[in-house]
Amino acid sequence: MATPMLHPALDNGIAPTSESFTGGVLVCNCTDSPVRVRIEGQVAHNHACGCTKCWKPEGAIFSIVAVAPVDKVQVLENGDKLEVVDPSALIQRHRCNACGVHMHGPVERDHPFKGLSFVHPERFEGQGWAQPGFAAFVSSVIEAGVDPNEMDGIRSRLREIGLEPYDALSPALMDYIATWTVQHRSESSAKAAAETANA
Ligand SMILES: N[C@@H](CCC(=O)N[C@@H](CSCO)C(=O)NCC(=O)O)C(=O)O
Ligand SMILES: [Zn+2]
Ligand SMILES: [Zn+2]
Repeated sequence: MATPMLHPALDNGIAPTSESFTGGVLVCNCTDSPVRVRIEGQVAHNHACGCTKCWKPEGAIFSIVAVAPVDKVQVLENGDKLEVVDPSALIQRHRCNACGVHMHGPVERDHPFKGLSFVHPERFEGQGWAQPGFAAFVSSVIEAGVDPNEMDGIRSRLREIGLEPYDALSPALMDYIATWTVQHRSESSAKAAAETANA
């Protein structure tokens, strides 16, 4: 069976992380007036994502997506071309209205990811960004049209290139979300109890 094509930055060998990477500029696909977004510092939690919402280059079935703190993200040029893909989504993905590339996606809602922005490191002009560490939302590629019969091959290939496949985020991130949820729940109930006592 043919090797499944996942994403050019995965299929052709994953570029190594550089310890000296201090950030860079993300550029969209426009030849005329490209949107340019500065990211200060290295990105975190880089992963391949199979969900239908993350931007992918033409022909790819996975996106490559990471996070940076929102205060380390600065739109440098042609920000007037940015539009929010889905205002009701958790991740406020800002795409270029000319070429469609998603340039940054802040989380503003009360959520464990609040204060982070989702970005696509492959759009960096330079090399050295943190390489992806796992594959998320793998089963979701079916929603984008992949034949379910291809899933064994896709998961095997992901493992072969060192990306453990998960059907949500990684266990570490899922644990982080669940821990935040428990803490948030006890904070909310303590607040409600204090309000009742003071009533
Ligand atoms: N099956 C759905 C899954 C979409 C989804 O939940 N995506 C995740 C991961 S995106 C980056 O890792 C998510 O957190 N989404 C929040 C949002 O999109 O705002 C599908 O494929 O559409
Ligand atoms: Zn563009
Ligand atoms: Zn995604």
